[in-house]
Amino acid sequence: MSLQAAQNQSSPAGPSTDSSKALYGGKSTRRITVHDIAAATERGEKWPMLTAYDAMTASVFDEAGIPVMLVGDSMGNVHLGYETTVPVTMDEIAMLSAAVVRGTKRAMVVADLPFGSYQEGPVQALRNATRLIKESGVGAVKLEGGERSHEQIRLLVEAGIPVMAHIGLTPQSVNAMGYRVQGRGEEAAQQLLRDAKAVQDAGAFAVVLELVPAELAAEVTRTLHIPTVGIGAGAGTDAQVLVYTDMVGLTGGKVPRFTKQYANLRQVLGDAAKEFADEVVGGTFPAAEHTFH
Ligand SMILES: Nc1nc(=O)c2c([nH]1)NC[C@@H]1CN(c3ccc(C(=O)N[C@@H](CCC(=O)O)C(=O)O)cc3)CN21
Ligand SMILES: CC(C)C(=O)C(=O)O
Ligand SMILES: [Mg+2]
Repeated sequence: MSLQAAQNQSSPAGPSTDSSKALYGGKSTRRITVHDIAAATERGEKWPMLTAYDAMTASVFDEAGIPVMLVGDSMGNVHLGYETTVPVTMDEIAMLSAAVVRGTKRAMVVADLPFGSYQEGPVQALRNATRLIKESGVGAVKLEGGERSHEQIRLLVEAGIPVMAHIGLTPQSVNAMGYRVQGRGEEAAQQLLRDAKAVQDAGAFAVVLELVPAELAAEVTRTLHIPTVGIGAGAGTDAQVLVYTDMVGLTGGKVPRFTKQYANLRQVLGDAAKEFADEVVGGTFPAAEHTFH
């Protein structure tokens, strides 16, 4: 968010209180667009984004008022059982993106372009992004990389496809960069700022900042006019995103330190499965009310 927008936010009138216009919890029943996102950010509203990978979960988040849903390639880790996001394919993203679109009425659905679907160049990026727009019905795509991806972003935007960029830790490059905090030190910080400006200049409507120091994320947010979406980037970004299975305590094993767990669905699901199993073994399920004669 620009300084101008920050000044709007702290102007005597204060931020907009018209909840029908608000991005989160707004009353509009039409689908949210990139224009709504830009307008909300200009009004100084912070907004939430969650990942979703199926129609049922997406409908829960849609009814909860989550305005933007990301069909993340983190589906590789959490839903498909891969070690990293690297093996995720276009077919997997396309299928689950279509499900999330079917499960939502109001949210803007953004699909990750998976590793290998845009690195060959802008033409490959356009072919694969077009497939997700036409076949899955998403409203935007996301791809990783700053300066290195600016040509891809530019061609997609010229073709009328809204693009969310993703810089800082870019998990598709795990084999080269690991999962370390990015942008530490003066040189790395300058590179992150160049990456942020490059994706804005290329026409991205928003940019994810993953695992960067909070002070740097806040500086990027002040510098850009497009919204920044933080994950492990502190409280100074315009929006926040989390992998939903981390947020609800469903992910097995280790989760990143930047995650906050708002529920323990792993416990709830496990307890339900055990109770069902105990009742089957004990002969108390099914009971009379579950039985036909
Ligand atoms: N379940 C899940 N949650 C995520 O947030 C997520 C995925 N999967 N898969 C794709 C990427 C990979 N992500 C990761 C993975 C590991 C760390 C991690 O281990 N971070 C260390 C900090 C390392 C440092 O200090 O430099 C940590 O302790 O959190 C962070 C982000 C974020 N994304
Ligand atoms: C964590 C977010 C930004 C993401 O790219 C994903 O879920 O794949
Ligand atoms: Mg991703």
